Amino acid sequence: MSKIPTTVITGFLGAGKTTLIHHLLQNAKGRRLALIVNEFGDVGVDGELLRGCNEEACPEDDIVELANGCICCTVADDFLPTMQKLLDRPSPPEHIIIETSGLALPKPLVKAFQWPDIRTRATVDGVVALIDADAVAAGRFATDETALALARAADPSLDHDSPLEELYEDQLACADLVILNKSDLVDDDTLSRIESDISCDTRDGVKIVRADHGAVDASILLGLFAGAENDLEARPSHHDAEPDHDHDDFDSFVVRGGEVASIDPLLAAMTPLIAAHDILRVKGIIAIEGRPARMVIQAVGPRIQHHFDRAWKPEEARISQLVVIGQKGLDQAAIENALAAVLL
Ligand SMILES: Nc1nc2c(ncn2[C@@H]2O[C@H](COP(=O)(O)OP(=O)(O)OP(=O)(O)O)[C@@H](O)[C@H]2O)c(=O)[nH]1
Repeated sequence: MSKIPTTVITGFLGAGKTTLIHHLLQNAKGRRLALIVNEFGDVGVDGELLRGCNEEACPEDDIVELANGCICCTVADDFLPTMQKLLDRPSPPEHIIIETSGLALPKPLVKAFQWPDIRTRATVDGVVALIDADAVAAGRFATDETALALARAADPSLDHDSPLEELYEDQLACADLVILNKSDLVDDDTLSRIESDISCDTRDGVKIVRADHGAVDASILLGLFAGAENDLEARPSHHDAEPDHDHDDFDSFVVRGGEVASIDPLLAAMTPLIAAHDILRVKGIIAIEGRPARMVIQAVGPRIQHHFDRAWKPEEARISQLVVIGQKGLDQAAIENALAAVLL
Protein backbone atom coordinates (compact mmCIF):
# COMPACT_ATOMS: atom_id res chain seq x y z
CA MET A 1 0.00 0.00 0.00
CA SER A 2 1.51 3.37 -0.93
CA LYS A 3 1.81 6.01 1.78
CA ILE A 4 -0.29 9.17 1.62
CA PRO A 5 1.99 12.18 1.06
CA THR A 6 1.58 15.00 3.57
CA THR A 7 2.85 18.54 3.21
CA VAL A 8 3.55 20.57 6.33
CA ILE A 9 3.17 24.33 5.79
CA THR A 10 5.00 26.28 8.46
CA GLY A 11 5.91 29.96 8.81
CA PHE A 12 5.58 32.71 11.39
CA LEU A 13 2.28 34.44 12.30
CA GLY A 14 0.86 36.17 9.26
CA ALA A 15 3.51 34.97 6.78
CA GLY A 16 0.74 33.96 4.35
CA LYS A 17 0.12 30.26 5.05
CA THR A 18 -3.67 30.45 4.71
CA THR A 19 -3.33 32.61 1.59
CA LEU A 20 -0.99 30.05 0.01
CA ILE A 21 -3.33 27.15 0.85
CA HIS A 22 -6.28 29.10 -0.55
CA HIS A 23 -4.36 29.47 -3.82
CA LEU A 24 -3.43 25.78 -3.77
CA LEU A 25 -7.06 24.71 -3.30
CA GLN A 26 -8.17 26.89 -6.17
CA ASN A 27 -5.49 25.43 -8.44
CA ALA A 28 -5.61 21.83 -7.25
CA LYS A 29 -6.04 20.45 -10.79
CA GLY A 30 -8.25 17.54 -9.76
CA ARG A 31 -6.24 16.46 -6.69
CA ARG A 32 -8.37 15.34 -3.72
CA LEU A 33 -6.86 17.09 -0.71
CA ALA A 34 -7.56 17.08 3.02
CA LEU A 35 -6.54 19.94 5.28
CA ILE A 36 -5.55 20.02 8.93
CA VAL A 37 -5.51 23.62 10.13
CA ASN A 38 -3.91 24.45 13.47
CA GLU A 39 -4.26 27.77 15.28
CA PHE A 40 -2.67 29.20 18.38
CA GLY A 41 -5.72 31.19 19.41
CA ASP A 42 -8.91 29.43 20.51
CA VAL A 43 -11.04 30.73 17.65
CA GLY A 44 -10.40 29.02 14.31
CA VAL A 45 -10.32 31.90 11.82
CA ASP A 46 -8.15 30.18 9.17
CA GLY A 47 -10.40 27.11 8.85
CA GLU A 48 -13.36 29.49 8.53
CA LEU A 49 -11.65 31.32 5.65
CA LEU A 50 -10.65 28.14 3.82
CA ARG A 51 -13.98 26.35 4.16
CA GLY A 52 -15.96 26.36 0.96
CA CYS A 53 -13.16 27.86 -1.17
CA ASN A 54 -13.02 24.80 -3.46
CA GLU A 55 -15.54 22.12 -2.65
CA GLU A 56 -14.26 19.82 -5.36
CA ALA A 57 -10.63 19.73 -4.20
CA CYS A 58 -11.42 19.85 -0.51
CA PRO A 59 -15.01 19.47 0.75
CA GLU A 60 -15.82 21.09 4.09
CA ASP A 61 -15.71 17.71 5.86
CA ASP A 62 -12.08 17.31 4.78
CA ILE A 63 -11.02 20.47 6.61
CA VAL A 64 -10.18 19.64 10.21
CA GLU A 65 -9.44 22.42 12.65
CA LEU A 66 -7.13 22.00 15.61
CA ALA A 67 -7.50 25.31 17.42
CA ASN A 68 -6.47 26.31 20.91
CA GLY A 69 -2.79 25.51 21.03
CA CYS A 70 0.19 24.67 18.90
CA ILE A 71 0.10 21.38 17.06
CA CYS A 72 3.66 20.67 18.17
CA CYS A 73 2.51 20.53 21.82
CA THR A 74 -0.70 18.56 21.30
CA VAL A 75 0.63 15.89 18.95
CA ALA A 76 -0.54 12.86 20.95
CA ASP A 77 -3.91 14.27 22.04
CA ASP A 78 -5.08 16.05 18.92
CA PHE A 79 -2.94 15.46 15.88
CA LEU A 80 -2.50 11.67 15.96
CA PRO A 81 -6.22 10.86 16.39
CA THR A 82 -7.05 13.36 13.62
CA MET A 83 -4.57 11.75 11.23
CA GLN A 84 -5.80 8.27 12.14
CA LYS A 85 -9.39 9.29 11.38
CA LEU A 86 -8.38 10.69 7.97
CA LEU A 87 -6.33 7.60 7.13
CA ASP A 88 -9.10 5.22 8.29
CA ARG A 89 -11.65 6.70 5.90
CA PRO A 90 -12.97 4.27 3.29
CA SER A 91 -11.74 6.71 0.66
CA PRO A 92 -8.73 8.55 2.15
CA PRO A 93 -7.45 11.78 0.57
CA GLU A 94 -4.74 11.74 -2.11
CA HIS A 95 -2.64 14.31 -0.31
CA ILE A 96 -2.88 15.86 3.16
CA ILE A 97 -1.91 19.49 3.82
CA ILE A 98 -1.17 20.61 7.37
CA GLU A 99 -1.12 24.33 8.18
CA THR A 100 0.69 24.70 11.48
CA SER A 101 0.08 27.65 13.75
CA GLY A 102 2.55 30.48 13.21
CA LEU A 103 4.16 29.68 16.56
CA ALA A 104 4.57 25.93 16.01
CA LEU A 105 7.89 24.16 15.79
CA PRO A 106 7.69 21.85 12.77
CA LYS A 107 10.08 19.17 14.04
CA PRO A 108 7.85 17.59 16.76
CA LEU A 109 5.07 17.36 14.19
CA VAL A 110 7.31 15.63 11.63
CA LYS A 111 8.49 13.30 14.40
CA ALA A 112 4.86 12.22 14.89
CA PHE A 113 5.08 10.56 11.48
CA GLN A 114 7.41 8.00 13.08
CA TRP A 115 4.46 6.80 15.19
CA PRO A 116 3.89 3.15 14.14
CA ASP A 117 0.28 3.54 13.04
CA ILE A 118 1.08 6.65 11.00
CA ARG A 119 4.45 5.72 9.49
CA THR A 120 3.02 2.71 7.63
CA ARG A 121 0.31 4.81 6.00
CA ALA A 122 1.60 8.39 5.58
CA THR A 123 4.85 10.20 4.92
CA VAL A 124 5.97 13.83 5.08
CA ASP A 125 6.32 14.72 1.41
CA GLY A 126 7.86 18.03 2.42
CA VAL A 127 8.07 20.78 4.99
CA VAL A 128 7.39 24.13 3.31
CA ALA A 129 8.50 27.22 5.27
CA LEU A 130 6.87 30.52 4.37
CA ILE A 131 8.87 33.64 5.06
CA ASP A 132 7.28 37.09 5.28
CA ALA A 133 9.78 39.18 3.27
CA ASP A 134 8.26 42.42 4.58
CA ALA A 135 8.65 41.37 8.24
CA VAL A 136 12.22 40.13 7.71
CA ALA A 137 13.15 43.38 5.91
CA ALA A 138 11.73 45.33 8.86
CA GLY A 139 14.03 43.35 11.18
CA ARG A 140 11.14 41.76 13.11
CA PHE A 141 12.99 38.44 13.65
CA ALA A 142 16.42 39.86 14.39
CA THR A 143 17.44 39.79 18.02
CA ASP A 144 17.37 43.18 19.67
CA GLU A 145 20.71 42.70 21.47
CA THR A 146 20.15 45.62 23.86
CA ALA A 147 16.72 44.37 24.92
CA LEU A 148 18.10 40.84 25.33
CA ALA A 149 21.00 42.04 27.47
CA LEU A 150 18.55 43.96 29.69
CA ALA A 151 16.24 40.93 29.97
CA ARG A 152 19.21 38.71 30.88
CA ALA A 153 20.38 41.21 33.50
CA ALA A 154 16.89 41.14 35.05
CA ASP A 155 16.60 37.36 34.85
CA PRO A 156 19.94 35.49 34.76
CA SER A 157 18.13 32.17 34.21
CA LEU A 158 17.10 33.36 30.73
CA ASP A 159 18.87 30.87 28.53
CA HIS A 160 17.55 31.50 25.05
CA ASP A 161 17.72 34.10 22.32
CA SER A 162 14.75 36.08 21.07
CA PRO A 163 11.78 33.65 20.84
CA LEU A 164 10.90 35.09 17.41
CA GLU A 165 14.37 34.49 16.06
CA GLU A 166 14.48 30.95 17.46
CA LEU A 167 11.18 30.07 15.81
CA TYR A 168 12.30 31.61 12.53
CA GLU A 169 15.50 29.56 12.55
CA ASP A 170 13.73 26.35 13.62
CA GLN A 171 11.18 26.67 10.81
CA LEU A 172 13.94 27.24 8.23
CA ALA A 173 16.18 24.44 9.53
CA CYS A 174 13.34 21.93 9.11
CA ALA A 175 12.34 23.07 5.60
CA ASP A 176 12.55 21.16 2.32
CA LEU A 177 11.38 24.23 0.42
CA VAL A 178 11.27 27.92 1.38
CA ILE A 179 8.70 30.31 -0.06
CA LEU A 180 9.79 33.93 0.22
CA ASN A 181 6.31 35.45 0.32
CA LYS A 182 5.10 39.09 0.15
CA SER A 183 7.65 39.78 -2.57
CA ASP A 184 5.33 42.59 -3.72
CA LEU A 185 6.18 44.59 -0.59
CA VAL A 186 9.97 44.48 -0.87
CA ASP A 187 12.43 45.61 -3.58
CA ASP A 188 14.62 43.19 -5.54
CA ASP A 189 17.88 43.98 -3.79
CA THR A 190 16.32 43.39 -0.39
CA LEU A 191 14.81 40.10 -1.59
CA SER A 192 18.26 38.96 -2.78
CA ARG A 193 19.82 39.91 0.56
CA ILE A 194 17.09 38.00 2.46
CA GLU A 195 17.60 34.97 0.22
CA SER A 196 21.29 34.90 0.98
CA ASP A 197 20.59 35.22 4.75
CA ILE A 198 17.97 32.47 4.59
CA SER A 199 20.39 30.07 2.91
CA CYS A 200 22.61 30.27 6.03
CA ASP A 201 19.77 28.75 8.07
CA THR A 202 18.56 26.07 5.64
CA ARG A 203 20.02 22.67 4.85
CA ASP A 204 22.15 22.34 1.71
CA GLY A 205 20.19 22.21 -1.52
CA VAL A 206 16.93 23.66 -0.15
CA LYS A 207 15.35 25.86 -2.82
CA ILE A 208 13.95 29.34 -2.16
CA VAL A 209 11.03 30.44 -4.35
CA ARG A 210 9.70 34.03 -4.36
CA ALA A 211 5.93 34.49 -4.18
CA ASP A 212 3.28 37.17 -4.17
CA HIS A 213 0.17 36.25 -2.17
CA GLY A 214 1.27 32.60 -1.99
CA ALA A 215 0.77 32.08 -5.72
CA VAL A 216 3.00 29.03 -6.11
CA ASP A 217 2.22 26.26 -8.57
CA ALA A 218 1.00 23.02 -6.96
CA SER A 219 3.67 21.12 -8.90
CA ILE A 220 6.35 23.07 -6.98
CA LEU A 221 4.75 22.62 -3.55
CA LEU A 222 3.61 19.02 -3.76
CA GLY A 223 5.66 15.98 -4.78
CA LEU A 224 8.94 16.84 -3.02
CA PHE A 225 9.29 13.18 -1.86
CA ALA A 226 11.38 14.29 1.13
CA GLY A 227 10.33 11.56 3.59
CA ALA A 228 11.22 14.15 6.24
CA GLU A 229 10.41 11.81 9.14
CA ASN A 230 13.39 9.67 8.11
CA ASP A 231 16.08 12.32 8.41
CA LEU A 232 15.14 14.31 11.49
CA GLU A 233 18.76 14.38 12.70
CA ALA A 234 19.60 16.61 9.72
CA ARG A 235 17.00 19.17 10.89
CA PRO A 236 18.39 20.85 14.01
CA SER A 237 16.10 22.68 16.44
CA HIS A 238 16.79 25.09 19.30
CA HIS A 239 14.49 22.82 21.29
CA ASP A 240 16.22 19.48 20.66
CA ALA A 241 17.29 19.35 24.30
CA GLU A 242 13.81 20.13 25.67
CA PRO A 243 11.19 17.97 23.99
CA ASP A 244 8.56 19.22 26.44
CA HIS A 245 8.90 22.85 25.35
CA ASP A 246 5.97 25.20 25.77
CA HIS A 247 4.87 28.50 24.29
CA ASP A 248 5.23 30.60 27.41
CA ASP A 249 6.85 33.31 25.34
CA PHE A 250 3.52 34.17 23.67
CA ASP A 251 0.02 35.17 24.76
CA SER A 252 -3.29 35.11 22.93
CA PHE A 253 -6.85 36.09 23.73
CA VAL A 254 -10.16 36.75 21.97
CA VAL A 255 -12.25 39.94 22.08
CA ARG A 256 -15.93 39.56 21.18
CA GLY A 257 -18.54 42.14 20.32
CA GLY A 258 -21.73 42.65 18.36
CA GLU A 259 -22.45 44.43 15.08
CA VAL A 260 -20.68 47.72 14.37
CA ALA A 261 -21.97 50.59 12.25
CA SER A 262 -18.69 50.95 10.37
CA ILE A 263 -15.19 49.45 10.33
CA ASP A 264 -13.49 52.87 10.56
CA PRO A 265 -13.47 53.33 14.36
CA LEU A 266 -11.96 49.85 14.73
CA LEU A 267 -9.24 50.60 12.16
CA ALA A 268 -8.50 53.90 13.88
CA ALA A 269 -8.24 52.17 17.26
CA MET A 270 -6.05 49.30 16.04
CA THR A 271 -3.12 51.25 14.59
CA PRO A 272 -2.01 52.96 17.83
CA LEU A 273 -2.91 49.87 19.88
CA ILE A 274 -0.67 47.58 17.80
CA ALA A 275 2.22 50.04 18.06
CA ALA A 276 1.79 50.72 21.79
CA HIS A 277 1.57 47.05 22.78
CA ASP A 278 3.85 45.52 20.13
CA ILE A 279 1.01 43.21 19.05
CA LEU A 280 2.22 40.57 16.55
CA ARG A 281 -1.06 39.50 15.00
CA VAL A 282 -4.77 40.33 15.01
CA LYS A 283 -7.32 38.50 12.91
CA GLY A 284 -11.01 38.06 13.02
CA ILE A 285 -14.45 38.50 11.59
CA ILE A 286 -16.53 41.64 12.00
CA ALA A 287 -20.30 42.04 11.57
CA ILE A 288 -21.21 45.36 9.95
CA GLU A 289 -24.78 46.63 10.45
CA GLY A 290 -26.93 46.31 7.34
CA ARG A 291 -24.27 44.43 5.34
CA PRO A 292 -25.12 40.93 4.14
CA ALA A 293 -21.44 39.85 4.03
CA ARG A 294 -19.05 39.38 6.94
CA MET A 295 -15.85 41.38 7.02
CA VAL A 296 -12.45 39.75 7.60
CA ILE A 297 -9.84 41.87 9.28
CA GLN A 298 -6.15 40.96 9.42
CA ALA A 299 -3.19 42.72 11.00
CA VAL A 300 0.38 41.48 10.70
CA GLY A 301 2.54 43.78 12.77
CA PRO A 302 1.56 47.33 11.77
CA ARG A 303 -0.03 46.36 8.41
CA ILE A 304 -3.85 46.10 8.57
CA GLN A 305 -6.08 44.74 5.79
CA HIS A 306 -9.81 44.11 5.57
CA HIS A 307 -12.23 42.74 2.99
CA PHE A 308 -15.74 41.31 2.72
CA ASP A 309 -15.49 37.52 2.65
CA ARG A 310 -18.86 35.81 2.18
CA ALA A 311 -22.52 36.32 3.09
CA TRP A 312 -23.54 35.49 6.64
CA LYS A 313 -25.50 32.25 6.72
CA PRO A 314 -29.07 32.55 8.08
CA GLU A 315 -28.23 30.31 11.05
CA GLU A 316 -25.07 32.25 11.99
CA ALA A 317 -25.05 34.77 14.83
CA ARG A 318 -23.85 38.15 13.52
CA ILE A 319 -21.10 38.70 16.06
CA SER A 320 -17.62 40.20 15.81
CA GLN A 321 -14.57 38.28 17.08
CA LEU A 322 -10.92 39.28 17.09
CA VAL A 323 -7.96 37.07 18.04
CA VAL A 324 -4.99 39.01 19.42
CA ILE A 325 -1.51 37.46 19.67
CA GLY A 326 1.68 38.96 21.06
CA GLN A 327 4.70 38.22 23.13
CA LYS A 328 4.21 37.29 26.77
CA GLY A 329 3.19 40.15 29.00
CA LEU A 330 0.58 41.69 26.69
CA ASP A 331 -1.59 44.13 28.66
CA GLN A 332 -4.76 42.17 27.96
CA ALA A 333 -7.04 44.46 30.00
CA ALA A 334 -5.90 47.63 28.21
CA ILE A 335 -6.19 46.02 24.75
CA GLU A 336 -9.59 44.47 25.55
CA ASN A 337 -10.93 47.79 26.83
CA ALA A 338 -9.76 49.68 23.76
CA LEU A 339 -11.22 47.10 21.35
CA ALA A 340 -14.42 46.60 23.33
CA ALA A 341 -15.03 50.36 23.13
CA VAL A 342 -15.38 50.12 19.34
CA LEU A 343 -16.90 46.62 19.12
CA LEU A 344 -19.70 46.79 21.66
N1 LIG B 1 0.97 42.33 0.39
C1 LIG B 1 0.87 41.02 0.61
N2 LIG B 1 0.04 40.58 1.57
C2 LIG B 1 -0.04 39.24 1.76
C3 LIG B 1 0.69 38.31 0.99
N3 LIG B 1 0.40 37.06 1.42
C4 LIG B 1 -0.50 37.21 2.42
N4 LIG B 1 -0.78 38.51 2.63
C5 LIG B 1 -1.66 39.11 3.63
O1 LIG B 1 -1.11 38.87 4.91
C6 LIG B 1 -2.14 38.67 5.88
C7 LIG B 1 -1.91 37.34 6.60
O2 LIG B 1 -2.03 36.29 5.64
P1 LIG B 1 -2.43 34.80 6.10
O3 LIG B 1 -2.44 33.97 4.87
O4 LIG B 1 -3.67 34.85 6.92
O5 LIG B 1 -1.19 34.45 7.02
P2 LIG B 1 -1.01 33.13 7.93
O6 LIG B 1 0.41 32.76 7.85
O7 LIG B 1 -2.01 32.08 7.57
O8 LIG B 1 -1.37 33.73 9.37
P3 LIG B 1 -1.46 32.90 10.78
O9 LIG B 1 -2.23 31.63 10.49
O10 LIG B 1 -2.18 33.82 11.70
O11 LIG B 1 -0.09 32.63 11.22
C8 LIG B 1 -3.44 38.72 5.11
O12 LIG B 1 -3.97 40.03 5.24
C9 LIG B 1 -3.03 38.45 3.66
O13 LIG B 1 -3.89 39.03 2.72
C10 LIG B 1 1.57 38.82 -0.04
O14 LIG B 1 2.29 38.08 -0.72
N5 LIG B 1 1.62 40.17 -0.17
